[in-house]
Amino acid sequence: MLRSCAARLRTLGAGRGGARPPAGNPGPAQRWFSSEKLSANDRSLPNPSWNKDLRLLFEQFMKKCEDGSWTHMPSYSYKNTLSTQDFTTLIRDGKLPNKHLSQAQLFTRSYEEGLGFEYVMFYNDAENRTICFFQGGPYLQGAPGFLHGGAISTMIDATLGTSAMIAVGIVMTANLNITFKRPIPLGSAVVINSQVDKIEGRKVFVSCNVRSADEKTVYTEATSLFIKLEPGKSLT
Ligand SMILES: CCCCCCCCCCCCCC(=O)SCCNC(=O)CCNC(=O)[C@H](O)C(C)(C)COP(=O)(O)OP(=O)(O)OC[C@H]1O[C@@H](n2cnc3c(N)ncnc32)[C@H](O)[C@@H]1OP(=O)(O)O
Repeated sequence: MLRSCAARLRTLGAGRGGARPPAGNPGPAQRWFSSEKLSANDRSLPNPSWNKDLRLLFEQFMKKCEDGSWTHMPSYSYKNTLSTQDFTTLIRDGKLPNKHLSQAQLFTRSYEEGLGFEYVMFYNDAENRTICFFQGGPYLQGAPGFLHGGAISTMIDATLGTSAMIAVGIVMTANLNITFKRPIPLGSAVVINSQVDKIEGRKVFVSCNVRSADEKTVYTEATSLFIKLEPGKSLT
């Protein structure tokens, strides 16, 4: 099952509305979200820290992958992987913060198993939607017993960023507007349901809500603007 989802993932184009990259020349989204040789390090697969709800949601959506309507997105810490090099080579215009890169890891994958961000994302091409199932561990506490707002914002940014990146390619967050409606209990599984609302030139408008696993409680709502980066244009 994992293999069939991974195979479908490799067919995912780098940009909606743009030409899909030719075979043998994968676009950035393909390179970031698919990597057979790294599959042993895929952090989006269940581990012993996942609670029952997170496991159930994962299993439900892996089943949905079987008919091709949804795609499971592998996730790595990308320590020293091609994706970091791609980003810096294409975008940073030679001005690289090299001295830190050797230790760099994706923030959301930098905690030990179960302590921080445990999550998995799935993508629906027809509906232009990315869904993230997220369980925040004990190191993400804000108010006692609840998730820190910064941790929630981080996962929202990651989910919305993934939606935007699948839609147009390499993006960065320009703004992120969040309404915290209810606190999220530490260790509970939540559903971040995101969609691309509009694309105007390089601007990608995305939105999401965060709900409990049973969908009854709306914890958070957010809208965001991502900007597609221009290759060769320095960010600094
Ligand atoms: C890398 C590997 C990734 C692996 C994948 C894993 C995770 C994936 C997910 C990870 C997720 C994590 C993601 C992160 O953590 S990203 C980290 C947080 N974000 C940043 O650090 C971004 C900092 N900002 C910038 O670098 C630039 O401002 C950007 C690149 C965003 C735009 O600078 P650029 O020079 O390119 O564009 P421009 O200035 O010509 O503007 C272009 C147009 O956009 C409009 N505009 C601009 N800003 C705003 C604004 N704030 N509100 C409203 N509008 C705005 C602007 O008016 C103009 O419109 P128009 O005049 O054309 O109509």
